[in-house]
Parts: sequence; structure tokens; C-alpha cells
Amino acid sequence: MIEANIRLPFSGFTLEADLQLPGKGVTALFGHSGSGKTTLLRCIAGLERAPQGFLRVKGKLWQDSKQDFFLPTHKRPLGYVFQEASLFPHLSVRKNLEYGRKRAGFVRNPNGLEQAVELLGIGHLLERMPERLSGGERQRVAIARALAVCPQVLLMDEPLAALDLQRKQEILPFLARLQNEVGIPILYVTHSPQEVTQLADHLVVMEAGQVKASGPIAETLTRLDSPMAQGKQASSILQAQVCGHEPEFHLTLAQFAGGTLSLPYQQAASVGTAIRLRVYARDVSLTLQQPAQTSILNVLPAMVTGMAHDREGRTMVRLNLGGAPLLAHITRKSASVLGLEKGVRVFAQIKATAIL
Ligand SMILES: Nc1ncnc2c1ncn2[C@@H]1O[C@H](COP(=O)(O)OP(=O)(O)OP(=O)(O)O)[C@@H](O)[C@H]1O
Repeated sequence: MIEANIRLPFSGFTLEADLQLPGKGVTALFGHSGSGKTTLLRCIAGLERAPQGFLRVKGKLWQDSKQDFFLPTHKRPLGYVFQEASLFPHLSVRKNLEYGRKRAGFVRNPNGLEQAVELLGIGHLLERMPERLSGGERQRVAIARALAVCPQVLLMDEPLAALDLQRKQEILPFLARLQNEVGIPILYVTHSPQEVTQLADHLVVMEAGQVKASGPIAETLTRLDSPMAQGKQASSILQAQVCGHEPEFHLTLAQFAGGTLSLPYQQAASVGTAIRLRVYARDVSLTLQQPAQTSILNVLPAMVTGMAHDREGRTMVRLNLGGAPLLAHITRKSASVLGLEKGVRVFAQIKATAIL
């Protein structure tokens, strides 16, 4: 677990964060530009010293201003990945990785470097000079360099922001692998909703230096007061498990807390495989009665738990499907005609899902 209680005033901006973050998985720090994400990460890294600060990482004290205790950055077992890879241009990839390990005062695992190289798939690049790497390869080397020191926390500040879409797609699978195979918490700064839905297990929403929301991804993503639950991109995440296939219809069945869903056929996913699904709020419609004949395969009972109206005649409805939260974006008129309010039972018709 990461416990942080930080107050850092700058002129015109104050960071105030009181957070308890999980000790594993990816925590996304999401917010608009200038909301304080990087400053929070820098405080955790010890690159910024908040006059009022308490920070404990996996039971170890890193800062306690009350006791005037501050562990300097080089003694904090962490890896830091920036937007730009910032490799030494005169050193080969291998030397860059080795240099990082020599600098860190806490490396214990002698195999850390080999493991990082394998995980990021950069074995064939070790003797190359950085100038001969593509942007995506350079960033993979930077991530491997951060991991090679065997950190207890990995801090990533918009690691994909400087890359074009194709390079982003190239790196995302490696990040997903990191999440599954490295047993350390990753704090991941981003303002990309797509990266949040694809990678995050826990979400922290920042606004003007304050923590607006913090919690498990499925819950926090669908909070009606969250900036991510607004507009066309609003979506929900469902944690599901493959429970069968219907190859004759080219469908796969997946079970989640709210029932069973039919998905496009996933030949490679055996029964029991855990999958993460994204459902756009705009792809969910609501009915009061269970439709007897419909072409929509996924119709599940749900209960309305909240609603938020916008100024353009649309309503975001938050639903509970057996404990799983789901957003539906419908017209305000439909919400009125159906008499929707908190506690009303409905059927959610899910038109499309994407496997992440
Ligand atoms: N050393 C500093 N002195 C004064 N103000 C600072 C300092 N560092 C950051 N700030 C201010 O703190 C605010 C938050 O900056 P920060 O970089 O943490 O935001 P961010 O959410 O990471 O933004 P972005 O997504 O654009 O990187 C900004 O208004 C910034 O100008």
C-alpha cells in the first residue's frame, strides 16, 4: 500500500493529496493539464519536498515532515519513466541500462537487468546506440532501465504522450504485460481516457491540485461527477470471465457480476480466461420491460443508481448490474418518458462491447 498525505503550495497553485493507493496493479493519475499529476509524482519520487508531507510505501517511511524525516530520491527504491526517454546518447542501450543500475543505491536482484530486457523485448537492441532506435524502442529501453533497478514502485509520467498512435499501439501490450508480470505498483500519469480504460486497476482523478476521486477503476470511472463520465467517450469497464463459445454463431460468452454477455468470437480465449470489457455509455439503451423479441443479444436486468443531465438534452444514467456499475447515455426525453429515477428497475440493452 502507498499512503500519501501531501500539501505543497506554489504561488497560485497548491497540491493537496490525501491518498491510500493499492500496493499492486496500475494506478492511473488522470486529470487536465495543470491539475497536479506530475507534481504529485515528483513528491513521491522525492524530487519535490512538500513542507507538509507524509509518505509511506509498503510499510517503509519515505517522508514525515512532523519528524523532519525525508528519504532522498536516490535511496527510494523506485523507477521513474518520463515522457521523453532521455537516454545517454553516447552510451549503447546495454550501457544505459547498466548505468541506471550502478546509480541506484538499492538494487538487490542480480537478474533484474535480464528480466527487464526480456519483459520489454529489447534483447536484440542491446548493442545499438540510442540515435538508431525508433521512438517506441527508445521508450521501451527507458522503461527497462527503470525496471532493471528492481524498484518497489514504478512511476510513469505520460510515457506514451510523445509517441504517435502507431508507436503507442506498439508499446501498450508491453505495458499490459508489465501490469500482469511485475508484482509492484505502477503509478501512471496520463490524460488519455483510452490508456486509463486499457491499463488502470485503480483511478485517481485530479482537479486543480485536489483529489476529486480515488478508487477501483470500474467504480471511479462511472462516477457521475467524474470528468471521465461526461460526453461521448464515457464508458464503463466490466471484469468478466470467458464461460463458453458458440462458434456456429461466431460468439463467445462471458460471465460478469451482472449476468452473461455475448461477445464477438474469441478463439484464443479458453474457458476461465479473465477479460476486461469496455462498454461505451452511448452503446447502452434502456427499457422498462424485458423485450420479448429483439436483435440485441445482451439484455440484462439493472437498477438505476443515479442520473446526471447535461445542457444538451442528454442524460447519463448510472446503473447497477449485480454489483457492477454501468453507464447509459440516453436522451433526456427518454429518461423522462421512462420515468427514470434512483431505484427504478430497468433492462440494459448493450449494443457493443470491446475487449481490452
Ligand atoms: N516548481 C514549481 N513552481 C511553481 N509552480 C509549479 C512548479 N511546478 C509545478 N507548478 C505548477 O503546478 C501546477 C500543476 O503542475 P503539474 O505539472 O503537476 O500538472 P499536470 O497535471 O502534471 O499537468 P500536465 O498534464 O500538463 O503535465 C501548474 O499550475 C504548474 O504551473
